[in-house]
Amino acid sequence: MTSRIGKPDTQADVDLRAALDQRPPTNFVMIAGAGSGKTTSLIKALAHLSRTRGKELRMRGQQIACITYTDIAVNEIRSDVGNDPLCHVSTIHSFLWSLIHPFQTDIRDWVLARIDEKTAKETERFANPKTRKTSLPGIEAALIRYRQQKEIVAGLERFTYGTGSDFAHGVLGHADIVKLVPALIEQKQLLRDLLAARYPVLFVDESQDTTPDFINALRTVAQTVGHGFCLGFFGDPMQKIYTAGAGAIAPEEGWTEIRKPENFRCPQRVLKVINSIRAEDDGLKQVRGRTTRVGDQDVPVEGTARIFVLPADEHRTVRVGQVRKYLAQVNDDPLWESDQKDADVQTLVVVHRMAATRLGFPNLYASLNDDAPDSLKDGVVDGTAWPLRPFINYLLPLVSAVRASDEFEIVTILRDKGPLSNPDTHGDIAETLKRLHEATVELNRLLSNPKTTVRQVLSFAIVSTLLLVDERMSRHLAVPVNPADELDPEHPPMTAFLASPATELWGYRNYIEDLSPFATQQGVKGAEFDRVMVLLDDEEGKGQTLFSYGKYFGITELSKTDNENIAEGKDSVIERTRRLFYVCCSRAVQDLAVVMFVPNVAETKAAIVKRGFFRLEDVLDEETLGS
Ligand SMILES: Nc1ncnc2c1ncn2[C@@H]1O[C@H](COP(=O)(O)OP(=O)(O)OP(=O)(O)O)[C@@H](O)[C@H]1O
Repeated sequence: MTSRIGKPDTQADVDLRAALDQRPPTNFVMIAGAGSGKTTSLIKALAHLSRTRGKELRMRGQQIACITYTDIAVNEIRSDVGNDPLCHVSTIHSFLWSLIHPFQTDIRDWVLARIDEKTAKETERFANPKTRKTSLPGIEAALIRYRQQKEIVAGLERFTYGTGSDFAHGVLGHADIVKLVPALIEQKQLLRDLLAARYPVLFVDESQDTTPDFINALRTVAQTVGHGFCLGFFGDPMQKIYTAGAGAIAPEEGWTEIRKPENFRCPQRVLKVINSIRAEDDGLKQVRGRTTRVGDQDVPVEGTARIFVLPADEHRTVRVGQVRKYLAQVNDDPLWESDQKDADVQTLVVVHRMAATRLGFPNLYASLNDDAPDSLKDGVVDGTAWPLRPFINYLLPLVSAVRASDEFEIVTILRDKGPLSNPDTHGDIAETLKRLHEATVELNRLLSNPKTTVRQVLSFAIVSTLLLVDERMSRHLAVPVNPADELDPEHPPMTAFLASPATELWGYRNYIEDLSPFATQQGVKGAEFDRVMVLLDDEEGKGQTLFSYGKYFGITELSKTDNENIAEGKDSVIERTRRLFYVCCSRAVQDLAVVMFVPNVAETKAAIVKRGFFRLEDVLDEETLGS
């Protein structure tokens, strides 16, 4: 991605600077469609503030806060502002945590109250005569766990934050942080004053997906901290992907509303598609499209936008390959067939399972995702789930070093993360090294054999002292399992995880380290790619009910709940899927290829043609691919 900071000014940039130059500065909301340069305007605003107010803010030890959604977006914004230390760019979770972590007693009180809430809920379920008898032992076990958790938590001095919550280990998950901090901001003037004193300017990117609680807490800050605090939201209601998101942010009296009518990212063909998708929602129609300099003129880029309707059978992976081959030929662009990062081909999937199947970690994914509690599920997406951490951070890098015969790296990893980091490792160091070296060779052998299970790898790593087992893991590894642990909701998923083939960990590692050309449709907000392939496959996406392309295109029947939601004017599967589709298609800088796998090709094709998003000649099927 090219740097956004040097882009020419638009009227919106001029208006925004005027709002920021007011004394006190005016709060504002910037609302505009995909690719309109909202993030670009945000970056330019940061640079403007750094130029005009940097000295004063630095002298007072203050920073400009900028909150965005993903780590990728954080890194992009940071690098676009030249890593200016004046700008505190972070995800919402780490921002909220940085604010709250000095208030450890308040955190503990909040956690204890949450455990009480859960206890009350389960006690009520237990007492309810309608509760099934078979559920009672699970409820009893949960009540015992909560009691134990409460005892432990009452004595905890420090809490940290991780992806999934684990109160008994003092870990607050993402979901806890977004509830806890807005609640405390609303309650405590001290916290509001602290926030405004530390960050007199606060920008929220992707504001449509920020929770209403946090938005309201920020409104309260703006109302109660006196003058000087400046709040700015950048968002697009049509790009709201998360059900918990606020959508459109209504400006308050005195706030400035800034709009941007252009789209600078998409070529003409793609622009027509996204304008048609949006015509069925709020009707916002963008103008301009991406241009390229030819001689002394800016010429619109034409680009391509096609949809392939293909049978949902066991040949999906082959067909995706055929689509890429076709695009390489018809667009005269061999990069469509390349998996290299700089070819910039991005495949967008609805659920990670679709990538998991193609990249070879279906069992691992299913074990820690399907029917797993949030403490496991939430961290599967980014590799932070606790059972995966020893592999991602330590064992797999160690084996990679063994495979590369990189002795220096092997010793470095053993020293930083392995047994050599333990100051208690005494004795003959040469002998220890030799023994550990032999163990790493065996570890490599195990992690190369498709018949080895995750359990076997872990057991070997522990026995050979390569890995120090933590108490949480050993409870699940134990044979036989302690009956109390069997009722732990993490136990069934952990049993399935331990039985998964260990070689699947490699495919998984590629996935989370962004070495694969897959991303989820929800995860690409804010990003852009030259070549975008959107995979629509309701069958592979089953297990989630939020999105359905079949329902969106009118080929799958709506459920009773869908019809009720629509009748009540609530956000329904149709609107949610439309917004997701809009986000995906609007990522394309050059070519867009939508690949839809369906049980009934002819019917779907007819429905898509009728919808008119794509030109007739751009609605294709397997005949085009010559299969
Ligand atoms: N004023 C401009 N002139 C030319 N190109 C621009 C301008 N503003 C932005 N762009 C380019 O348009 C593309 C989209 O910009 P940006 O990512 O800031 O948009 P956005 O509104 O945040 O997008 P989205 O909401 O879809 O994530 C980028 O490639 C950016 O470099």
